[in-house]
Amino acid sequence: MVIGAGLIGTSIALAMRERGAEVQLADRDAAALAMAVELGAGTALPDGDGPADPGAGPADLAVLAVPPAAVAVTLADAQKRGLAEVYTDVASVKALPLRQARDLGCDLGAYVPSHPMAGRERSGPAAARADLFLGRSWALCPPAEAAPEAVEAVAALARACGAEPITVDAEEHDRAVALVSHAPHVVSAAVAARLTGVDDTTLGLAGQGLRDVTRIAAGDPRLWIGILTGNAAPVADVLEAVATDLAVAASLLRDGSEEAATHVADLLLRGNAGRSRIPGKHGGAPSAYATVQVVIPDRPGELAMIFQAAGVAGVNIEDVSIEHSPGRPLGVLEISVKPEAAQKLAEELRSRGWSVPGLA
Ligand SMILES: NC(=O)C1=CN([C@@H]2O[C@H](COP(=O)(O)OP(=O)(O)OC[C@H]3O[C@@H](n4cnc5c(N)ncnc54)[C@H](O)[C@@H]3O)[C@@H](O)[C@H]2O)C=CC1
Ligand SMILES: O=C(O)C(=O)Cc1ccc(O)cc1
Repeated sequence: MVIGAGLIGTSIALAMRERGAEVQLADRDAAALAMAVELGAGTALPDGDGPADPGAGPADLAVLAVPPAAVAVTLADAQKRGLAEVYTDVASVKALPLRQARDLGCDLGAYVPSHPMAGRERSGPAAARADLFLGRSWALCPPAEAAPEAVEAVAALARACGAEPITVDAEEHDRAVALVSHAPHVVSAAVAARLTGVDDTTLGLAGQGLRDVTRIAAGDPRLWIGILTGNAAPVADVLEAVATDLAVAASLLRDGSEEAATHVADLLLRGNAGRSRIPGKHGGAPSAYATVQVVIPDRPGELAMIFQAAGVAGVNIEDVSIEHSPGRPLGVLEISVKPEAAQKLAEELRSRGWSVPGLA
């Protein structure tokens, strides 16, 4: 059962449907529920105060995919109705819902708070994808009271969605996501907020860097204010540390001396070092891929032909991005491949007429 048929709830439902599970869906927003049902995520849970289907008994597992502040009341209500054997939620903060669930007298033996570390900057069931959780981590924060079978049921859900369950204490989880997810969201929003009201000439100079730094700033402010206020102190700690670095950098740049520049360079070097610690694809060690840059005309079928050529050359594409050339019918496709495969791919593409300027 999935309560809250938005981006995350519907994505979990779709993933479980692919594994052959029966899914019942609920949402207080009738339009969201209808869309999730239409997408094949499951059937609508009948209205009412009692169990979902008195004949069939409670669901094996209920996933509460509602905003953080709504988790505990939704859990209390679902447990009162006896909707499921085991409950989890997927909120981006973990200590708050657990504390509130305890205060409301919920059955903590059957509740394992969790958090899939995957998402999108769009909300609602229309943005849902069955493959959203593939290769991602999924944090489990069982309270001391949680029954081992309940923990195993939620770990099995994570695995069935293609994710890797990781057990972590709720407070530790919240400090970690403040650093790796919540504070970055605010920093991204602060950079993007500078762009309101600027003229088109300025925006026309924007490159991929600005798009990368501001991608997550497109997220739903109503959801994010709930996440940030629900994890306020750990997020504030990180923001203060970032703000200090920024203030020091600004004052060094105003200073203008050569010595000041070396201190700014120290921050950039620390940035390189931090960035290189982010795990690579499938959560493995960060890998250094080579990038093959191909100039592509803006024509139908172009990307498909390039990908096919890579397949013919036996080269696995690890990642791709496109650098658009504003005002010109061209773009630069950046293909990340294993370093030993770069030359082979470049030769294959050149032999088929594409321009690959970078590699000899
Ligand atoms: N958006 C993201 O990238 C990620 C979000 N999360 C967490 O997942 C949860 C859901 O987020 P999204 O799916 O992104 O939001 P969403 O806005 O797409 O979906 C939330 C759904 O919950 C429904 N809802 C709200 N209160 C309800 C209630 N009391 N009873 C029943 N339905 C209710 C809303 O109508 C909406 O359809 C949040 O707790 C969020 O922190 C976790 C990982 C990633
Ligand atoms: O968009 C991205 O890259 C994300 O990392 C999304 C995300 C948002 C909120 C979460 O609690 C977890 C993941």
